Amino acid sequence: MKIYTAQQIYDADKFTIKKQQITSAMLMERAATELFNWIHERLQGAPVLIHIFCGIGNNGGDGLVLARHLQDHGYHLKVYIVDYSKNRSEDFLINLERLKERKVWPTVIEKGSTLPEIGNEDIVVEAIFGLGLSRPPADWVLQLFDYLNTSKAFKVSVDIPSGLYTDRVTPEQQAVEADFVLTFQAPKLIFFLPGTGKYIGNWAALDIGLDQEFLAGRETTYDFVVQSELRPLYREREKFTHKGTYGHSLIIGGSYGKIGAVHLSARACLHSGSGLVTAYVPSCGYIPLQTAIPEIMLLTDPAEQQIEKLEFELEPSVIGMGIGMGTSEATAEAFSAFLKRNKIPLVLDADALNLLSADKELLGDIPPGSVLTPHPGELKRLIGSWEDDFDKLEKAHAFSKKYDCILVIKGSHTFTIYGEKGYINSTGNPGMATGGSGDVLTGVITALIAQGYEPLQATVLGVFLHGRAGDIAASEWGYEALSATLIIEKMGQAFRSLVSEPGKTGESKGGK
Ligand SMILES: NC(=O)C1=CN([C@@H]2O[C@H](COP(=O)(O)OP(=O)(O)OC[C@H]3O[C@@H](n4cnc5c(N)ncnc54)[C@H](O)[C@@H]3O)[C@@H](O)[C@H]2O)[C@@H](O)CC1
Ligand SMILES: [K+]
Repeated sequence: MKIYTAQQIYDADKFTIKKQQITSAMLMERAATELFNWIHERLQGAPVLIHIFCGIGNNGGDGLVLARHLQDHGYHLKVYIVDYSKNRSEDFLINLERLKERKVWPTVIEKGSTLPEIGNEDIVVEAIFGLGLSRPPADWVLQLFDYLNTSKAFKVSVDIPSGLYTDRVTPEQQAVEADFVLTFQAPKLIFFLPGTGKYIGNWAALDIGLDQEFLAGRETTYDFVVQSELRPLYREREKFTHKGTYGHSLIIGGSYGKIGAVHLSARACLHSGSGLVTAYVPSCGYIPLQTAIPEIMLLTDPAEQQIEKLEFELEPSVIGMGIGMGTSEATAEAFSAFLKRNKIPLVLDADALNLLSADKELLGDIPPGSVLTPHPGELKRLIGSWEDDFDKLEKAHAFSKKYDCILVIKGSHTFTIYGEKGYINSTGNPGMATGGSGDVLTGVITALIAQGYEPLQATVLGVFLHGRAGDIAASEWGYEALSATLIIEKMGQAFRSLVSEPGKTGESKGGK
């Protein structure tokens, strides 16, 4: 699902209006009717009081159309015009007249107005600013946002939470905190960034019939990856194959007290389809790993407690490394010598990333197309600190280009960055914020590369499946009890769900 900029959406509006020979008021009618249908389907005529706050542009126009439909269906509503500018849009004015024809007279809210009482059980729909916000709202408008934010009523935002810029940074506390956002056509980038995602409890994208061909022809930086896009990537197993067909993964890591990390990674690799899995660990890992996972093979470093040599004859298809490895001087030396020799594709996590951050020259030795999977702390050490989410993305793209690597920015919505492009994950839940969850991801991505998926495909698919497995596990165990082992146990179901479940496309968890 492509993520469009505000300008691309405006262009699509214009193109659609021309091609379908409709007026912009008709497009607004269509968009707001979708809003109405969504709300009506859920409320089913419930006698709840709905407060509709409208701006004076087209976002406000949407609010007015919605108000008219709600009125026609007998809902109990109060409509307000937030009068922040005298430049009313044409379609706003058309729809204000249509509402007045129904004898609905909106209350005007301006600077100094007493704000309406909102009950805890009421519903607020706010259509104050949409994609058109271009400068900070006036103080009295910000106070209105604050007022709405302190209310316990359920808040629905039309298109985007008012006060948020669509394609750039929004200062703190400048926007409405929406429980639900009904957005037009496609989600917006800001829904998925930590700084602004917190304003969006949940969202749904409403298809307003913008020209599909036009939309498909737009180049976008980001894609919100949904199941229907991944299904064609998935390679089903063929009958006349053997374990050699599915690659040999080598998982390198572990140190005294952190052999469990390798266990998780290797097991996840095994359960994600790698034909063979070998682990390379310090000698202290031999007995526990052989005992815990009989399916994997082991290579051991001559050193007992940490990796100090990192030499082996094996020629695996791919190497996942860094988990639980430690960053001691001896390990760092072995790692750096290994990078100089190695030509095999790498998936680098945890201490491998920390060692790269400590000696950035080593980044020049990683094979092109390697995958790096940092959590926020590791990312900061790798790319330097950032001022805001947009700055972070810019730095991440630059880093990926400079070192020709795939960068996985782990988080509530994991971003996979490769060169100019970014892929936003749609699965996963807060229960997965638990020790070992990242080790599992390393194993999953490694396994997919071993099976012949291109590293970028393997990463995007791996991140999705890892999140899906976490979602399946959470539905059984809840967030608190979720553990890395439970995620691994659901990998099989996650793979199966790719082909057996229709998959949601237009709705997602939000940032709260
Ligand atoms: N044909 C279309 O373009 C469609 C637009 N739709 C709606 O239209 C919205 C965009 O509408 P608009 O472009 O009219 O913009 P908005 O309704 O978001 O904002 C209204 C106007 O306020 C002005 N403004 C910006 N920042 C301000 C500030 N801080 N203080 C005072 N005034 C400020 C701008 O001139 C802007 O045009 C979308 O978000 C969507 O809700 C939908 O009706 C679908 C069709
Ligand atoms: K809005």
